[in-house]
Amino acid sequence: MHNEIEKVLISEEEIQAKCKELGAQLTEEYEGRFPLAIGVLKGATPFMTDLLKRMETHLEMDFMDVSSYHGGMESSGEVKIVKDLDTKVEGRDILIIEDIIDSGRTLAYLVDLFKYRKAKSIKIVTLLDKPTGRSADIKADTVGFEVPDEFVVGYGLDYQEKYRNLPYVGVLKPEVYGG
Ligand SMILES: O=P(O)(O)OC[C@H]1O[C@H](OP(=O)(O)OP(=O)(O)O)[C@H](O)[C@@H]1O
Ligand code: HPA
Ligand SMILES: [Mg+2]
Repeated sequence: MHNEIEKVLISEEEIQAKCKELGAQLTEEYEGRFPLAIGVLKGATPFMTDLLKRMETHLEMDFMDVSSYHGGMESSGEVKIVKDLDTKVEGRDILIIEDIIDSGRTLAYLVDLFKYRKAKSIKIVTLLDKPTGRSADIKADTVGFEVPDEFVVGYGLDYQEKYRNLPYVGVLKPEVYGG
């Protein structure tokens, strides 16, 4: 698996240090509140678990599965709910946790949905931001790292459902795509 990676963009150590830093920041932000932390399946799960362990406030966890990539490298443009929340959003402080913002379509859809469901506040924390990919007008409140205009894998991010379990973020060798 590791021999299919061309280069490591963000190491395991850098990711863990970032989780600690962002966790401390979010601890201050949500002090005395009870936010609803929503992980966007499946990509956000490694980041969500590492980040929330560093948040020293009470919080509730829930998950939503929306998909538009269907395992490939291009967004289909159509966001579909695969699994909805179990929790009511009305009146809650929502913290959306993502692995990456690329086109921004996934988050634009979720922010609209949670506004419609009358959230009290909505914040976005993402491990990665790829500003060059953007087609929807969306910005995260908290970003871990900016990534270049390349398809990245690892630490939740997949190519054809593989590589999510890498502890770092990297770029695949071209031959893996058959290129
Ligand atoms: O900004 P966007 O262009 O919408 O892309 C970002 C989204 O795409 C990926 O999820 P995907 O839909 O592939 O599902 P997955 O998390 O299960 O891989 C990623 O995890 C983000 O949720
Ligand atoms: O660069 C990416 N890698 C993996 N999944 C993604 N979903 C949006 N952008 C990406
Ligand atoms: Mg994906």
